[in-house]
Formats: sequence, structure tokens, C-alpha cells
Amino acid sequence: MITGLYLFQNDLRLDDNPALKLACEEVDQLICLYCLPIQGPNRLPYTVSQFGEHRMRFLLQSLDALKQSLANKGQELVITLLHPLDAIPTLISRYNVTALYRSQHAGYNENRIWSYLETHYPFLTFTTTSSHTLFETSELPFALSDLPTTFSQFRKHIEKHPIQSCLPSITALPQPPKALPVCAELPTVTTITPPVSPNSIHHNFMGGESKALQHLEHYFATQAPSHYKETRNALDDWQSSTKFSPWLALGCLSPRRIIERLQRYHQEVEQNSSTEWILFELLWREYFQWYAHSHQGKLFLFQGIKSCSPNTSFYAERYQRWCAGNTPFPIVNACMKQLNQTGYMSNRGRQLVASCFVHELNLDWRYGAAYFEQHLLDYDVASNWGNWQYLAGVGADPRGHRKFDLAKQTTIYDPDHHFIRKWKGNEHDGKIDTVDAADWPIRD
Ligand SMILES: Cc1cc2nc3c(=O)[nH]c(=O)nc-3n(C[C@H](O)[C@H](O)[C@H](O)COP(=O)(O)OP(=O)(O)OC[C@H]3O[C@@H](n4cnc5c(N)ncnc54)[C@H](O)[C@@H]3O)c2cc1C
Repeated sequence: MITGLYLFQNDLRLDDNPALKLACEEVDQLICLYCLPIQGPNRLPYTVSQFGEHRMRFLLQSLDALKQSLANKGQELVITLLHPLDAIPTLISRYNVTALYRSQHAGYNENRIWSYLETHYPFLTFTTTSSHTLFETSELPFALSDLPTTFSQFRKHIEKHPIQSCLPSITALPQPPKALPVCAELPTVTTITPPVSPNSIHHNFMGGESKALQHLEHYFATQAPSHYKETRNALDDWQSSTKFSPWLALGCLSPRRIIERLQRYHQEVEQNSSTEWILFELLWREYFQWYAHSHQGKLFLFQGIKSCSPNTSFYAERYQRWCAGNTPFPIVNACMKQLNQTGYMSNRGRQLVASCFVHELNLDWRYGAAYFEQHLLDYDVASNWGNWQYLAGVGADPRGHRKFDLAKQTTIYDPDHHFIRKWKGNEHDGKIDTVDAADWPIRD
């Protein structure tokens, strides 16, 4: 009798999940595990915790949904607050686990944990299968160490490569062993976050696989894909971009399932430069995934993948002002308040606030990335840290860095200040510093 352990991470779904399918085929009984990292020391050295309330709400909803789907098939999702290196060895020895499975993950820490287990349990089998990306490592037309240094080169290599078809949803799973440990006492969605206003943008963001598939269908049932390229830079409109990112980040939705639905839209409705741009953006996501796999720990270094560090530092007051949306830049303030109140910010907004962080406030980009990590519903280690590096000039940008003219951007994207007024971006005191580095008040 083979007992397997499946570690759920960024693949909280049964649909198109090749890693889980393989586990189901190879073992007689299966433990399904999720380690929820909300207790213990913060893994980031940048003062913030990993989970803001919106991010946690979306994750808990997604876990609830997965737990229910598994229960409908006679399985049990064990959710623990223990670190994987405490939980997994205990389960291995208590249930005589001999085979461990997971989906491929771009996270440096997640991979170190898996490698540690592989080294310490050489007689067990460890299998990692890709489900978070459009392609598998073996399909890439270059070695990971030779990943193209720019997105354009990457896209040229990959865009004509056929994308594998999706797998159907898993209908049957091996049973769990008898007397599995009960789940940790988890905070519930209602205890951890305040109720969501029905008018709020994030009312639409409900975690879980079935919500993801509903949203996918709904998006492609509208005309929005046919206008995506013209609308995708809007700051605050639900239909302007796909809003797939939170479900993609947790793996409630497979990127290949999106491509399959996009192709159906092409056959049934139309194919134009807007619809093609959706694939283009998903290739950006793909690039950052492989970028993280390729550069590993360098994703978190101040100098990124470059050889010299930016000329920025950490100024506590400036950082606090940026987080709270109290800088001299109304558009930035509005975007930050939108993030704080909803857990979402448009791609254009993210570019503007990151540019402000690095180029106007001269702050160390990693603190901005860590703040995003805490608050974004769609936080994804590769997309977040890769984009921040890009904007800070220490990543994959051939131009060196991106500094946005915030006044000009406001004229283009919020000409009548509707967005700024809505999010109260004008409510600020116009200052960057009121104390100096030694905490002595600065006099005007
Ligand atoms: C500083 C910064 C931090 C970011 N952090 C994250 C993050 O943690 N998680 C995340 O998913 N995206 C991140 N992005 C990328 C992008 O802003 C979001 O993916 C996008 O805004 C999500 O909204 P959407 O699903 O409507 O996107 P759409 O415009 O509809 O794009 C479709 C999909 O393509 C992908 N995509 C689009 N743009 C990018 C991009 N620049 N990089 C990677 N993937 C992209 C996403 O998966 C997105 O869901 C970041 C961008 C910046 C500038």
C-alpha cells in the first residue's frame, strides 16, 4: 500500500492540475496538506507581515472552496498553521508516507523547503509537476540558465510554441488514511476581515475554483476581450482588464484554461489585436515565472540581477506616507488608498506608485515589493518581485529603469480627476519629510 502526500501551494484547484492527477494515479491513499503561514516569525526582513486582511480573506475563501470540493470526493484537506518542515516530517513518520507530490513553484523559500526534504528523505520519492505556467521546463527552447535577458526575446522564442491542452477536472481521489489529524483552528473569513461592501470592486473577487471558472466564463461572455487593448490601462473599472490575477496567483484558475477559453472566443466571436494582447500579457506572466526560477534568491537582492545597487535607501517617514497614500502626488495617493481598501490596484497604478517609490521618494524598492506582498490579493512571488525589479532598474528592463512623469500620467489616465476624487488622493499635506534621519523636526 503506497501512501502519498500532496502539498497544495499555488494550485488550489482540481481542474487542469497535472501534479494532483499524477499523485492520484500513483498512490493507494493520499494526504492532502496545506500549510498556512500566518504564525511564527515573518519571513521578510522588511517590517511588514505577509498577509493583509484582503489577501488573507481571499486565501481563506479559496481554501474553504478546495476543502469542500475535496470533501465531496471523500478526501480531506488538512490545513495546518505549522511550518512545512514541522508538519511534513510528522506526517511522513506517522502515516508511513513514501511518495510526495507538489506543483512547481517559483518561490525561493518554497523550493528550499522541498530540497531540504529531498535531501533528508533520500529513500522517498519526490515529484514536482508544473501547473502554474503555460509551459513545462522541458518545453522551453533554452536552458533556464540561458533565459533571455528581455521579455521581447523570450516572447519571440516562445509565442509560436504550442500550448498543451488542459486536463479535465479530477473526479476521483484516493482516500485519506484513517484518523488524519484535525485541521488547525483557523480564523474564519468573517472573523479576520470586515464585511465587504457590495459596491466595492473587491466584492467581485471571491476566492475559490468555482468562482474563478464563473468569472472566466462571464468575462468571455461579454465584449470586453474585443476591447482589452484600449481599456487595460484604466485605473478603476472592473471590465477594463481581465481581473484573472487573484485566481491565477493562488492557482484557483489554470493559465492554460484561460488560453483554451480565449481560443474559443477567437472561434466563436472574433480575434483581433485586443484579444491577442491577453495572450501577450499572459506571456509576461510566464516570463516572470521563469525569471524567478532562473534567478532564485537574486529576486530579493537590492541590486537584483545587476552588478551595482541603486542609489536609494530607507526613509521611515517617506515609506509610511507612501503606504498610507499621503505623498505630494494625488494619483499615487489614490492608487495606494485603492490598494489598502480593496487589495487590488490596476497595472498602470502599480507602475505609477512603484515609480514614485523609487524615483521620487528614493526608497529601497524591496520595501515597496514587501508592502505589495502583504496587500495584493493577487500576490505572486515571481510577478511581484520581477515587476518591482524591472521598475527599479535592477531587473529585466533593457532601458535601465522606468521613471513615469506623474503629472503627465494623471492627464492621460485621470484627466477629470474622477479617480483621484473617488479615492481621496488630494487629501495630503504636500510634504515628503517632516523629520530628518535623526528624528529632529525639520523647519520650513
Ligand atoms: C510593481 C508591480 C507589481 C506587480 N505584482 C503582481 C503580483 O504580485 N501578482 C500578479 O499577478 N501581477 C502583478 N503585477 C502585474 C499586473 O499589474 C497584474 O497582473 C495585473 O494588474 C492584474 O490585473 P488583471 O488580471 O486584470 O490583468 P490583465 O491586464 O487582464 O492581464 C491578464 C493577465 O496577464 C498577467 N499579467 C499582466 N501584466 C503582467 C505583468 N506586468 N507581469 C506579470 N503578469 C502580468 C496577469 O496574470 C493578468 O491576470 C505587478 C505589476 C507591477 C508593475
